[in-house]
Amino acid sequence: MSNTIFGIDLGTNNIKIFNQSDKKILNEKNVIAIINKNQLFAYGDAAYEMHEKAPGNILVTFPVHFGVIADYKNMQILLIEFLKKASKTKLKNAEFIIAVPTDITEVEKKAFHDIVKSCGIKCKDVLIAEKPVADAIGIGLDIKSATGTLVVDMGADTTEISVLSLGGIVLSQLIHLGGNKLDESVISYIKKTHGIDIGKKTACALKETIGSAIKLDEPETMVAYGRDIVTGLPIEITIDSDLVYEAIKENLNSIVNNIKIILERTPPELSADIINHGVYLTGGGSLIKNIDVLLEQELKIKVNTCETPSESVVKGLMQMATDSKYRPLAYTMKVKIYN
Ligand SMILES: Nc1ncnc2c1ncn2[C@@H]1O[C@H](COP(=O)(O)OP(=O)(O)OP(=O)(O)O)[C@@H](O)[C@H]1O
Repeated sequence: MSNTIFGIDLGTNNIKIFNQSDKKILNEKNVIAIINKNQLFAYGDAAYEMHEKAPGNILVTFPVHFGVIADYKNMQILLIEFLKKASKTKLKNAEFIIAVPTDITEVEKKAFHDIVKSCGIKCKDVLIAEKPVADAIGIGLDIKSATGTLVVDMGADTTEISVLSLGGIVLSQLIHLGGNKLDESVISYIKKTHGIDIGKKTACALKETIGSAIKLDEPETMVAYGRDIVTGLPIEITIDSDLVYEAIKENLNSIVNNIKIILERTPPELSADIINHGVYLTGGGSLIKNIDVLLEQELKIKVNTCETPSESVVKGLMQMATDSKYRPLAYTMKVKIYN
């Protein structure tokens, strides 16, 4: 038995690490700030604070793009720092289980495995788990039963739509549309309708605070700050939830249409289960208000949401690592590639 087990979910916006020994989840922005081209200046939430505010000699960057590792070197530096932060005990001999999106290449999956292996820790083992499987287990579903389950994980850069049965993935599609795209749409819409440039963090705050997937009967408002693109001067503006809704509705419709496509491709017996049990919605992006209402209207199927959707994958990883029922669902990269 190894000393410690870590579950790792390297998200585009957020990294989540579960340390089994103290049962705590570290959940921070997956961001690094590099000063003078090669020195670590800040990481995680502290680096995110500097995003869009840093001077020219500080580069603030997100090493995961669209769910895959795009900047290996900086991701490695980040992972080492986060692991040290997540663990008060020694990392030597620890066991790791890391989540990978299903609908990516084997080379991209291997990068997740290799990044842990090359962190300079003498680890006992590095196991891979398919993200939709971990997601479903983290939500509390018994995915080993012969029941079809539809899980939709709305993340920052991606939305992963998967049908599972008997512990395996029947269908899975990773679409390049998540919370970040919604933020970009809010920026473009405010520029187009008001001639005001706002930052990404402001757009994200608008989405998270007053954004809604359906039009609200009583619109909410929020004060935001930006730059008038005609005068170039800073400006205060009151934005209402109708505007945010108009900005993001096309993106949400696109997610709905992709779920419909997966449902059309789902074998009929599994469709029957999905109709009976509903769709399971997870990922931080699913916290947008009334997304369940929109999906129920459009899909005519019950929608189940969960309490801490951003952490369902990492909770599922930990259960996979420690529960003999689910442990065989994780695999080593070598077995996956050569067998
Ligand atoms: N209350 C909220 N309303 C709307 N969106 C939210 C809310 N809270 C968080 N989000 C969004 O959730 C997203 C982050 O979710 P999550 O942590 O699951 O993504 P990730 O794992 O980093 O990304 P990916 O799965 O694409 O790799 C961000 O876009 C964030 O703005």
